[in-house]
Amino acid sequence: MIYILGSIGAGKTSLTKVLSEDMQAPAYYEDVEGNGMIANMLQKFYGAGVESRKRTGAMLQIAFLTFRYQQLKKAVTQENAIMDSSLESDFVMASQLHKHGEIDDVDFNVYVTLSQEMQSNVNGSPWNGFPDLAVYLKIDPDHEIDEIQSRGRDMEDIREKPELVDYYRRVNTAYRDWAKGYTRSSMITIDRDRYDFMHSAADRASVLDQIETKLVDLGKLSPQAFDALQAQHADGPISKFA
Ligand SMILES: Nc1ncnc2c1ncn2[C@@H]1O[C@H](COP(=O)(O)OP(=O)(O)OP(=O)(O)O)[C@@H](O)[C@H]1O
Repeated sequence: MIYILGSIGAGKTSLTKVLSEDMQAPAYYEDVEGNGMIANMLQKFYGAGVESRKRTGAMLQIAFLTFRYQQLKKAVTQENAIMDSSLESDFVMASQLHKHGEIDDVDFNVYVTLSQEMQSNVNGSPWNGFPDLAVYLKIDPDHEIDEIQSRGRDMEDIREKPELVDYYRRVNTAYRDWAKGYTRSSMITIDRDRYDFMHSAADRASVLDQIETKLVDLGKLSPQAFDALQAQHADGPISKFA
C-alpha cells in the first residue's frame, strides 16, 4: 500500500491519479463531491470558521474514519494500492483540531480509540495494514493557498472567509511536524514547490522515478517492471495529463 500525504491542496489526488495510471495500480480517492455524507459534513465544518469547526469537528472525523475504514479493508488486499488519504492523514487533521481546542479531550479519546480499533482490525491482513511507503507532498504555505484558491471550491474560498488562511497555515505546519516524526513505514518527500507533476511532463517523470525507485528498493516493484515504466516515461504516455 502507498499513502499519499500532504496538506490541503498539496496535490494528493492528482499524484494518486498519475501514479496509479502509470503503475496500473488500484487507487482510492477522497471523493469529496461523490460522497454525500462527507460533502455535507464538510459544508458544515467549513461553514463558520472556528465556531463551526468546534461544533462539527469531532463528527466530521468520525465520518472520515468510517469512509476510510471502508476503503482500507479493500486496499489491504491489493498489491500497491494507492490512497490519497488514510487513517494516517486523518489523524494529522484530527490531532491539529484537538491541539487547537476544536475537538475536546473526551471526543478526541473516542476518536483515537476508534481509529486504533479500525487499524488493528486490518493488521495481519496480506500487507499488514500499514503502508509500505508514505509519499509526503511538501508545499510552501503561500503556494498551497494559491492552489486551494485556484481549484475554486466555495467552501474553501479565502475571499469569502479570510480567517481560513490561519487554518490552512496551521494544517501545513501540522504536516511538517508529522513528517519529522513519522516512522510507521518508509517515506519519501516530494518538493511540490519544485515539481509540477500535473503540467510538466519532465517533472512528472522525475517524481514517478523517485517514487518507483523507492518501491524497487522496498521490493514492491521488480527491476524489470521498473525498466518497463522508465521506457514508458520516455515514450510519453503519461504526457496525457499535461
Ligand atoms: N480528516 C479530515 N479532517 C478535516 N478535513 C479534512 C480531512 N480530510 C480531508 N479534509 C478536507 O476535505 C477536503 C478534501 O478534499 P480533497 O481530497 O479533494 O483535497 P485535499 O485533501 O486538499 O487534497 P489534495 O492534496 O488532493 O488537494 C479538503 O478541504 C480537506 O481539507
